[in-house]
Amino acid sequence: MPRCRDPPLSAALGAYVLYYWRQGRDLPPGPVGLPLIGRLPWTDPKNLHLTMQKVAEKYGDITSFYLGSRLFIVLNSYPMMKEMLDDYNFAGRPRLRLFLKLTRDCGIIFTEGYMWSQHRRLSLRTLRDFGFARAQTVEMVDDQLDSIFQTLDEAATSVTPMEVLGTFILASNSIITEMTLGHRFERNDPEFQKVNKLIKKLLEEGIVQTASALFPAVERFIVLFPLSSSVVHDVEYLHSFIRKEIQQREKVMVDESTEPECLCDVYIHEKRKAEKAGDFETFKEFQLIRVILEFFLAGTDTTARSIEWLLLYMAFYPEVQDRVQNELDSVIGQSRRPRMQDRTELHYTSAVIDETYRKASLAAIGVFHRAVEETHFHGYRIPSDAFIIPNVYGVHHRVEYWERPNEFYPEHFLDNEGRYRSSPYLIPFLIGRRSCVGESLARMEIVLFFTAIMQRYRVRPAPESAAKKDDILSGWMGSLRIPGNTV
Ligand code: HEM
Repeated sequence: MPRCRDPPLSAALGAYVLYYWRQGRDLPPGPVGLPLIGRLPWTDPKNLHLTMQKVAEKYGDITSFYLGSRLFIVLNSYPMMKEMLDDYNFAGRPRLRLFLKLTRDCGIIFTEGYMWSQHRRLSLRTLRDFGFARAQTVEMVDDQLDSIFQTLDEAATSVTPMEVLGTFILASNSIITEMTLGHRFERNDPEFQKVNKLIKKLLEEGIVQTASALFPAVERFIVLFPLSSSVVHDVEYLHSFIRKEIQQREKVMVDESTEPECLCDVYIHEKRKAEKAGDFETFKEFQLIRVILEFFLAGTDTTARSIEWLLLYMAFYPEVQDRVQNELDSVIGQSRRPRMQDRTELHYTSAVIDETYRKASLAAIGVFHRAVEETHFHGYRIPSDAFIIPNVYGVHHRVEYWERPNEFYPEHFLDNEGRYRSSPYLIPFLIGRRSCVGESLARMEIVLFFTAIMQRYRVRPAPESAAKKDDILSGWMGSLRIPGNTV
């Protein structure tokens, strides 16, 4: 019998195989990784959604693998996703130290249980009450369109191509500010600009968050890094900005007979009612600070990037843009701006918007969930500390659900008579217990901004971008899936 020449190495290898065999027992199928770093060497960090798609193609509707030393369970089919995300046991969020330090377990996005459900319900109700049903909202959108048009008019006459994403970010941010804090800031207000800059920075610089997510064993040290303290510092600045605003609203809300004008006012009412009943926790000030900040974080870049994707697809598919503009001309004309009610007649335009949600798949791998308790699902073990990932991009590109998954094909959303038809497999805002709170608001902004822009402008790629169509539309993944370059 041949003798092993390197006993310590083979012992380590044996221990590793045994460890992974024990860890991996009963888990959903998936590829094996290396100790400590898992599948990292086989993962493209800028295209995590593509890595997940490849794994799905090989291993099926529910898969699992390690990234870093964190176990990921990935849901790749619509029925699996629907079943799991409708279940409260899978409506948890990863309990990361850094997030707990920043959020103090308040707000909506990173919380669980009673506090989460209370604040989710109240903010859904408030967004509905202050949402698209009100005349003030139409006015708000119109004002932002005036500012957008000003920037686009400049871009149209400029000899050099201009970056216009910033104007959509400012527009969606202004709408969130008014809905949450009850007033507008001038676009050039230095404090408002600083807030916007910090929000952008927090969304773009995810390195600390990624490190905490992938390496639980070193999480406690990561919070001590200087980069972590800069994240903490920025977030604290945003908290204190919002705190000052809340204090102003406290003065406006004299007593319970004062009519609320924004989310902040509704919370002040609820807080006073709860305190009268002896509850000083549920609606405490920091809860409101976090809910407002999360609306800024979740509701600004997402909406602006969606409009950016729409304009990019129009620039690269001029024949689709023609059809959208012809439809807008015949249904609305040029005498007034589009309204939400027009949508029932804008069949082709609605199909283009949905096809762009699908192809762009902005939240390509959703927002991570966790199982609150270890459980079994379709015969597989789902440990409570695993990250659960709804593979939105995967569902949006499955051959079983779409006639031409890899093409930009608005006909996916049209019936034989050319009338708009929705698809259950389109899930940009996700589904289930934690689906997006701002979905109605975002949909409204996107329809109104996009149609008003199409009614007035022709969009073309800058000459140097025209040849890079594939690279630009392939995009890459940060916290959102964004275009590879700009037009
Ligand atoms: C195109 C725009 C948007 C997209 C694509 C989008 C997408 C998403 C997705 C995929 C989730 C995760 C759902 C899950 O974990 O299962 C989410 C959650 C969330 N979104 Fe949005 N979103 C958008 C706009 C907005 C806006 C405008 C707001 C606020 C006004 C908002 C507030 C939130 C909040 C608070 C959550 C957390 C819900 C929870 O944890 O219960 N989003 N969004």
